[in-house]
Amino acid sequence: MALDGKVAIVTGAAQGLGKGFSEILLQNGAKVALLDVNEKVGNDLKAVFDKEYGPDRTLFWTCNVESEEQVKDSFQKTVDAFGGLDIVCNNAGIVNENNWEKCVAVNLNGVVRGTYMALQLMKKENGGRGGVIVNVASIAGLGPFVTAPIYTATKYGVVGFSRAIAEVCSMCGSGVRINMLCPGFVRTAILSSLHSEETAGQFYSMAGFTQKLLEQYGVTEVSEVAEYFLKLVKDESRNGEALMVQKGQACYIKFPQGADMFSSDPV
Ligand SMILES: NC(=O)c1ccc[n+]([C@@H]2O[C@H](COP(=O)([O-])OP(=O)(O)OC[C@H]3O[C@@H](n4cnc5c(N)ncnc54)[C@H](O)[C@@H]3O)[C@@H](O)[C@H]2O)c1
Ligand SMILES: CCCCC/C=C\C=C\[C@H](O)C/C=C\C/C=C\CCCC(=O)O
Repeated sequence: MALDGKVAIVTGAAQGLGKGFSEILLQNGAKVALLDVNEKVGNDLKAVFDKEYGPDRTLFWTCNVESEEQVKDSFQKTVDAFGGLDIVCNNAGIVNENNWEKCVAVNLNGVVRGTYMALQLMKKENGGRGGVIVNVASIAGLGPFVTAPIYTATKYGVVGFSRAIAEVCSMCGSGVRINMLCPGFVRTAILSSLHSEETAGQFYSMAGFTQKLLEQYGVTEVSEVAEYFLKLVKDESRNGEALMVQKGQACYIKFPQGADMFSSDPV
């Protein structure tokens, strides 16, 4: 997929991975609507992007992905302003093992909401022009992150939901591909959740264990993950795939097709 003139939406775009994904889309010629709950940081980023890429290339909408109304409004205003929609990255996410309902509301419900809203506007059956959705999961969506069980559950949810909806979209001829990005630890503000009792909750006392995991896996830079995000957007042969990115390595995950294809012990 060539990106020149394409229209993209990125949630959680104000900083961290969302900022990196937005910037690489801009560098490749797309127009990008930046959606984030943090109005100040989002507006500041738009001002920086305006200087670098021109004032007509980005929009910023204050948008909490927990809110159906705000997501609907931001997506529709983007289509009205830019004349269509081709790429959506559902990236907004948090760690909160304490307020776990909020963690589910943002990480899983927010991704489901963003995916359904995107499909309404992008699928060919509705007069859309097709395109690609990238849902941001984590390696914690592929194997358990034991000191963040709720975070793990939300990311497994993102992977399961995305695989299923990708297949049904292909069956229906929607023209929309849906893929998952599964990074390991990445150098962003979310890593500070490790050192906060407010977000690590009952697992705060195990911060030493989490820190060891982090040292074992290593920490990837946003720019490296963004390069793989771009591959996932551009490669039209990929649908329903999970691209795992860790420090210095990346691969597409081979999932068993169904429950009976996992390796197993007879009972
Ligand atoms: N950094 C990592 O180690 C890592 C690894 C794998 C996956 N991820 C995932 O990448 C995504 C981005 O995380 P990050 O590391 O860039 O974190 P970050 O904290 O740097 O950025 C997250 C952004 O999302 C925004 N946000 C939070 N809640 C929101 C909401 N309800 N609605 C809209 N925006 C909201 C924040 O304001 C912030 O701008 C998350 O889904 C995270 O789970 C991160
Ligand atoms: C409770 C404090 C959490 C602090 C860490 C913050 C954010 C991390 C986000 C990443 O999405 C998680 C990255 C890696 C998860 C580590 C281990 C999962 C093991 C998966 C496997 O089986 O390989």
